[in-house]
Amino acid sequence: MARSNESRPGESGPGCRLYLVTPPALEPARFAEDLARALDAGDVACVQLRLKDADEDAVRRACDALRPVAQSRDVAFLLNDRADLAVETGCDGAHLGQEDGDHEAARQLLGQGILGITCHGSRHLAMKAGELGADYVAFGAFFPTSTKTVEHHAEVELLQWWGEVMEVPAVAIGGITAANCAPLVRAGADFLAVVGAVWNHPEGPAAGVRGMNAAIAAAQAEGAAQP
Ligand SMILES: Cc1ncc(COP(=O)(O)OP(=O)(O)O)c(N)n1
Ligand SMILES: Cc1nc(C(=O)O)sc1CCOP(=O)(O)O
Ligand SMILES: [Mg+2]
Repeated sequence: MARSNESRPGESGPGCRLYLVTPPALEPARFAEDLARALDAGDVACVQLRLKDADEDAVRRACDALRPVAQSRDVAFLLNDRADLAVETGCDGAHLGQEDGDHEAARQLLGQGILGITCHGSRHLAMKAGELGADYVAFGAFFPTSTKTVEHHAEVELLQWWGEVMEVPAVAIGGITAANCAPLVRAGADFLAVVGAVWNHPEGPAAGVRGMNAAIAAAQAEGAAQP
Protein backbone atom coordinates (compact mmCIF):
# COMPACT_ATOMS: atom_id res chain seq x y z
CA MET A 1 0.00 0.00 0.00
CA ALA A 2 1.24 3.50 -0.73
CA ARG A 3 2.43 5.24 2.40
CA SER A 4 1.20 8.80 2.74
CA ASN A 5 4.03 10.06 4.92
CA GLU A 6 6.62 9.45 2.22
CA SER A 7 7.83 11.50 -0.70
CA ARG A 8 6.06 12.17 -3.96
CA PRO A 9 7.99 13.32 -7.04
CA GLY A 10 9.10 16.83 -6.25
CA GLU A 11 9.49 16.19 -2.55
CA SER A 12 12.66 14.95 -1.00
CA GLY A 13 12.12 11.86 1.08
CA PRO A 14 13.65 8.73 2.43
CA GLY A 15 15.52 6.72 -0.17
CA CYS A 16 14.39 5.62 -3.58
CA ARG A 17 10.78 4.93 -4.59
CA LEU A 18 8.94 3.35 -7.47
CA TYR A 19 7.29 5.44 -10.21
CA LEU A 20 4.93 3.66 -12.59
CA VAL A 21 4.39 4.75 -16.18
CA THR A 22 1.34 3.16 -17.80
CA PRO A 23 1.60 0.77 -20.75
CA PRO A 24 1.46 2.59 -24.12
CA ALA A 25 -2.10 1.37 -24.82
CA LEU A 26 -4.82 0.38 -22.37
CA GLU A 27 -8.54 -0.11 -21.94
CA PRO A 28 -9.38 2.22 -19.01
CA ALA A 29 -11.97 0.16 -17.09
CA ARG A 30 -9.95 -3.01 -17.29
CA PHE A 31 -6.64 -1.29 -16.61
CA ALA A 32 -8.15 0.44 -13.55
CA GLU A 33 -8.38 -3.00 -11.93
CA ASP A 34 -4.78 -3.87 -12.83
CA LEU A 35 -3.64 -0.50 -11.50
CA ALA A 36 -5.49 -0.97 -8.22
CA ARG A 37 -3.90 -4.40 -7.76
CA ALA A 38 -0.45 -3.01 -8.54
CA LEU A 39 -0.82 -0.07 -6.14
CA ASP A 40 -2.14 -2.33 -3.38
CA ALA A 41 0.86 -4.65 -3.76
CA GLY A 42 3.52 -2.29 -2.44
CA ASP A 43 4.98 1.18 -2.28
CA VAL A 44 4.42 3.36 -5.36
CA ALA A 45 5.04 7.12 -5.31
CA CYS A 46 3.57 8.09 -8.63
CA VAL A 47 1.65 6.95 -11.70
CA GLN A 48 2.13 8.64 -15.07
CA LEU A 49 -0.56 8.23 -17.72
CA ARG A 50 1.34 7.91 -21.01
CA LEU A 51 -0.85 7.18 -24.03
CA LYS A 52 1.13 8.37 -27.02
CA ASP A 53 -1.36 7.19 -29.68
CA ALA A 54 -4.63 8.17 -28.01
CA ASP A 55 -6.68 11.23 -28.97
CA GLU A 56 -7.59 13.86 -26.40
CA ASP A 57 -11.01 12.37 -25.59
CA ALA A 58 -9.47 8.99 -24.96
CA VAL A 59 -6.86 10.55 -22.67
CA ARG A 60 -9.63 12.36 -20.76
CA ARG A 61 -11.56 9.10 -20.34
CA ALA A 62 -8.44 7.32 -19.15
CA CYS A 63 -7.74 10.14 -16.67
CA ASP A 64 -11.30 9.91 -15.34
CA ALA A 65 -10.98 6.15 -14.81
CA LEU A 66 -7.44 5.98 -13.46
CA ARG A 67 -6.83 9.21 -11.56
CA PRO A 68 -9.15 8.27 -8.66
CA VAL A 69 -7.48 4.86 -8.35
CA ALA A 70 -4.14 6.54 -7.72
CA GLN A 71 -5.26 9.60 -5.78
CA SER A 72 -7.50 7.60 -3.42
CA ARG A 73 -4.34 5.74 -2.40
CA ASP A 74 -2.33 8.95 -2.00
CA VAL A 75 -0.29 8.14 -5.09
CA ALA A 76 0.44 11.15 -7.33
CA PHE A 77 -1.18 10.95 -10.77
CA LEU A 78 0.68 12.73 -13.58
CA LEU A 79 -0.18 13.16 -17.24
CA ASN A 80 2.45 12.79 -19.93
CA ASP A 81 3.07 15.52 -22.52
CA ARG A 82 0.22 17.97 -21.67
CA ALA A 83 0.33 20.40 -18.74
CA ASP A 84 -2.93 22.09 -19.86
CA LEU A 85 -4.86 18.83 -19.95
CA ALA A 86 -3.30 17.75 -16.66
CA VAL A 87 -4.75 20.85 -14.99
CA GLU A 88 -8.15 20.46 -16.67
CA THR A 89 -8.49 16.82 -15.70
CA GLY A 90 -7.46 17.22 -12.06
CA CYS A 91 -4.12 15.45 -12.32
CA ASP A 92 -1.42 16.19 -9.74
CA GLY A 93 0.91 17.37 -12.46
CA ALA A 94 2.54 16.67 -15.80
CA HIS A 95 5.66 15.10 -17.23
CA LEU A 96 7.11 17.01 -20.18
CA GLY A 97 9.87 16.12 -22.60
CA GLN A 98 12.19 18.49 -24.40
CA GLU A 99 9.77 18.61 -27.34
CA ASP A 100 6.64 19.07 -25.22
CA GLY A 101 6.17 22.82 -25.39
CA ASP A 102 7.22 25.73 -23.24
CA HIS A 103 8.39 24.51 -19.86
CA GLU A 104 8.16 27.94 -18.22
CA ALA A 105 4.56 28.36 -19.37
CA ALA A 106 3.82 24.87 -18.06
CA ARG A 107 5.36 25.81 -14.70
CA GLN A 108 2.99 28.80 -14.49
CA LEU A 109 -0.02 26.77 -15.59
CA LEU A 110 0.59 24.00 -13.08
CA GLY A 111 1.00 26.36 -10.13
CA GLN A 112 1.73 24.14 -7.14
CA GLY A 113 1.25 21.01 -9.26
CA ILE A 114 4.12 18.68 -10.03
CA LEU A 115 6.24 19.37 -13.12
CA GLY A 116 8.70 16.69 -14.24
CA ILE A 117 11.06 17.28 -17.15
CA THR A 118 12.98 14.81 -19.29
CA CYS A 119 16.68 15.69 -19.36
CA HIS A 120 18.03 12.61 -21.19
CA GLY A 121 21.70 12.26 -20.19
CA SER A 122 22.40 15.98 -20.02
CA ARG A 123 23.69 17.99 -17.07
CA HIS A 124 22.88 21.18 -18.98
CA LEU A 125 19.22 20.28 -19.57
CA ALA A 126 18.89 19.23 -15.96
CA MET A 127 20.34 22.49 -14.63
CA LYS A 128 17.95 24.43 -16.88
CA ALA A 129 15.01 22.35 -15.66
CA GLY A 130 16.02 22.90 -12.05
CA GLU A 131 16.35 26.65 -12.59
CA LEU A 132 12.87 26.99 -14.04
CA GLY A 133 11.36 25.16 -11.10
CA ALA A 134 10.93 21.55 -12.18
CA ASP A 135 9.89 19.33 -9.29
CA TYR A 136 12.01 16.51 -10.66
CA VAL A 137 14.37 15.85 -13.53
CA ALA A 138 14.24 12.55 -15.43
CA PHE A 139 17.39 10.93 -16.78
CA GLY A 140 17.47 8.05 -19.26
CA ALA A 141 17.57 5.72 -20.94
CA PHE A 142 19.85 3.79 -18.60
CA PHE A 143 19.32 0.38 -20.23
CA PRO A 144 17.93 -0.95 -23.51
CA THR A 145 14.14 -0.80 -23.59
CA SER A 146 11.51 -2.31 -25.86
CA THR A 147 8.80 0.11 -24.67
CA LYS A 148 10.04 3.01 -26.77
CA THR A 149 12.67 3.82 -29.36
CA VAL A 150 15.16 5.96 -27.47
CA GLU A 151 17.76 8.30 -28.95
CA HIS A 152 19.45 9.33 -25.73
CA HIS A 153 21.26 7.42 -23.04
CA ALA A 154 22.29 8.27 -19.51
CA GLU A 155 25.17 7.07 -17.37
CA VAL A 156 24.88 6.06 -13.75
CA GLU A 157 27.55 8.65 -12.78
CA LEU A 158 25.13 11.40 -13.79
CA LEU A 159 22.82 10.44 -10.92
CA GLN A 160 25.67 10.55 -8.46
CA TRP A 161 26.83 13.98 -9.67
CA TRP A 162 23.29 15.36 -9.68
CA GLY A 163 22.67 14.23 -6.12
CA GLU A 164 25.89 15.86 -4.96
CA VAL A 165 25.19 19.28 -6.51
CA MET A 166 21.41 19.67 -6.64
CA GLU A 167 18.41 19.24 -4.34
CA VAL A 168 15.88 18.60 -7.12
CA PRO A 169 14.91 14.91 -7.10
CA ALA A 170 16.10 12.66 -9.95
CA VAL A 171 13.99 10.05 -11.70
CA ALA A 172 15.79 7.28 -13.60
CA ILE A 173 14.04 5.61 -16.55
CA GLY A 174 14.66 3.22 -19.41
CA GLY A 175 14.87 -0.56 -19.27
CA ILE A 176 14.97 -0.66 -15.47
CA THR A 177 14.18 -3.99 -13.84
CA ALA A 178 14.52 -5.59 -10.42
CA ALA A 179 17.64 -7.32 -11.72
CA ASN A 180 19.52 -4.23 -12.93
CA CYS A 181 18.31 -1.36 -10.70
CA ALA A 182 20.83 -1.65 -7.83
CA PRO A 183 23.51 0.68 -9.28
CA LEU A 184 20.88 3.38 -9.92
CA VAL A 185 19.61 3.17 -6.35
CA ARG A 186 23.14 3.26 -4.94
CA ALA A 187 23.99 6.24 -7.18
CA GLY A 188 21.18 8.19 -5.55
CA ALA A 189 18.14 7.99 -7.86
CA ASP A 190 15.14 9.29 -5.93
CA PHE A 191 12.65 7.42 -8.11
CA LEU A 192 12.83 4.55 -10.60
CA ALA A 193 10.28 4.87 -13.41
CA VAL A 194 9.27 1.63 -15.09
CA VAL A 195 6.81 0.27 -17.63
CA GLY A 196 7.81 -3.27 -18.61
CA ALA A 197 9.20 -4.36 -15.24
CA VAL A 198 5.72 -4.08 -13.74
CA TRP A 199 3.13 -4.35 -16.52
CA ASN A 200 4.94 -7.15 -18.37
CA HIS A 201 5.99 -9.10 -15.29
CA PRO A 202 5.35 -12.82 -15.96
CA GLU A 203 3.45 -13.18 -12.67
CA GLY A 204 1.46 -9.98 -13.11
CA PRO A 205 1.78 -6.32 -12.09
CA ALA A 206 1.42 -6.95 -8.34
CA ALA A 207 4.42 -9.29 -8.47
CA GLY A 208 6.22 -6.64 -10.54
CA VAL A 209 5.69 -4.01 -7.84
CA ARG A 210 6.76 -6.39 -5.09
CA GLY A 211 9.87 -7.36 -7.08
CA MET A 212 10.88 -3.74 -7.69
CA ASN A 213 10.24 -2.75 -4.05
CA ALA A 214 12.35 -5.68 -2.83
CA ALA A 215 15.20 -4.87 -5.22
CA ILE A 216 15.19 -1.19 -4.18
CA ALA A 217 15.18 -2.12 -0.49
CA ALA A 218 18.03 -4.62 -0.99
CA ALA A 219 20.15 -2.05 -2.87
CA GLN A 220 19.52 0.55 -0.15
CA ALA A 221 20.42 -1.90 2.60
CA GLU A 222 23.59 -2.85 0.73
CA GLY A 223 24.46 0.84 0.30
CA ALA A 224 23.88 1.53 4.00
CA ALA A 225 26.16 -1.35 4.96
CA GLN A 226 29.10 0.09 2.96
CA PRO A 227 31.73 1.71 5.21
C1 LIG B 1 9.57 9.75 -15.82
C2 LIG B 1 9.70 9.93 -17.30
N1 LIG B 1 10.91 10.17 -17.81
C3 LIG B 1 11.05 10.36 -19.13
C4 LIG B 1 9.95 10.30 -19.97
C5 LIG B 1 10.09 10.56 -21.44
O1 LIG B 1 9.45 11.78 -21.81
P1 LIG B 1 9.62 12.31 -23.32
O2 LIG B 1 11.06 12.50 -23.60
O3 LIG B 1 8.72 13.46 -23.51
O4 LIG B 1 9.10 11.09 -24.18
P2 LIG B 1 7.60 10.51 -24.23
O5 LIG B 1 7.30 9.87 -22.94
O6 LIG B 1 6.69 11.66 -24.48
O7 LIG B 1 7.65 9.53 -25.34
C6 LIG B 1 8.70 10.05 -19.39
N2 LIG B 1 7.58 9.97 -20.13
N3 LIG B 1 8.60 9.87 -18.06
C1 LIG C 1 8.85 6.50 -21.59
C2 LIG C 1 10.31 6.31 -21.60
N1 LIG C 1 11.16 7.38 -21.63
C3 LIG C 1 12.44 7.00 -21.67
C4 LIG C 1 13.58 7.92 -21.74
O1 LIG C 1 14.73 7.45 -21.82
O2 LIG C 1 13.33 9.12 -21.69
S1 LIG C 1 12.63 5.31 -21.67
C5 LIG C 1 10.96 5.10 -21.61
C6 LIG C 1 10.31 3.75 -21.58
C7 LIG C 1 10.45 3.09 -20.22
O3 LIG C 1 9.86 1.83 -20.29
P1 LIG C 1 10.57 0.53 -19.70
O4 LIG C 1 10.59 0.66 -18.24
O5 LIG C 1 9.66 -0.60 -20.16
O6 LIG C 1 11.91 0.43 -20.33
MG1 LIG D 1 6.81 13.65 -24.10
